[in-house]
Amino acid sequence: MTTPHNHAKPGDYAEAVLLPGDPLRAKWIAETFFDNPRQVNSVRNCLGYTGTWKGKPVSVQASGMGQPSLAIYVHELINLYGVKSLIRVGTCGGLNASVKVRDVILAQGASTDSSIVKGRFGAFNFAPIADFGLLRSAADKADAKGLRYHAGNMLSSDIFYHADGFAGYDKLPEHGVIGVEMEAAALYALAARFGVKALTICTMTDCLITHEEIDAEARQTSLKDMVELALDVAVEA
Ligand SMILES: O=P(O)(O)O[C@H]1O[C@H](CO)[C@@H](O)[C@H]1O
Ligand SMILES: O=c1cc[nH]c(=O)[nH]1
Repeated sequence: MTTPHNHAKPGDYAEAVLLPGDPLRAKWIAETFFDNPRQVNSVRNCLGYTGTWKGKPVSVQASGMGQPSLAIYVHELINLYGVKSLIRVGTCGGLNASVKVRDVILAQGASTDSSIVKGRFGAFNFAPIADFGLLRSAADKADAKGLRYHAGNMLSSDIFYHADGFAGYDKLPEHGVIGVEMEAAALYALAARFGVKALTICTMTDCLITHEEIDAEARQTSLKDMVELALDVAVEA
């Protein structure tokens, strides 16, 4: 069994999978954190690996950027590879000045402008939400590690470059939406449809209000904290 996007064999993925957008982040996670990592997918260079963390099996698969791309990988991971828990480990922009660069956002919910979610529910606005168990576990572990984090509403936008800049986010920041990325809502909607668990954890790398950005060195350190948190949650899921 292979697909146009994945040549892994049945059983190649662990039941818990981390999902970074960036394929090189997937490689870095496998090589830095996994014991005995082995590559299970390289189609389109959208890299996937399986190994162990603290003695327990875990995988990482790049999702690519945006909801259409993530939806392909997640659909196949769930329906063809039997994955049960999916934790996105991403970067995001900040939409609230109290969220500082390097802070972690746990996406409790994900608002979206994407037709990928909207298109399925007719007159209804479906609310894509994180699995409560994964969210609670991540918050408890973030507390224990002393990480600066915020749990709240994320925006998963199909648009990275809004023509109107910050104004393009309209009323969302004043309704408590704290960060913007491009995948969480589709992840949550697919997890709900197929009865599996999902969570999105992001590190805020650029504040759209203050224009503060993370530098390269701080990015590495901060992503390390996020990845270790996500791995600890994944192996207990
Ligand atoms: O860093 P990743 O996980 O790719 O996430 C964010 O970065 C990309 C945009 O630069 C989008 O995929 C967005 O969601
Ligand atoms: O989607 C994203 C990711 C990082 N920063 C942004 O502004 N948007």
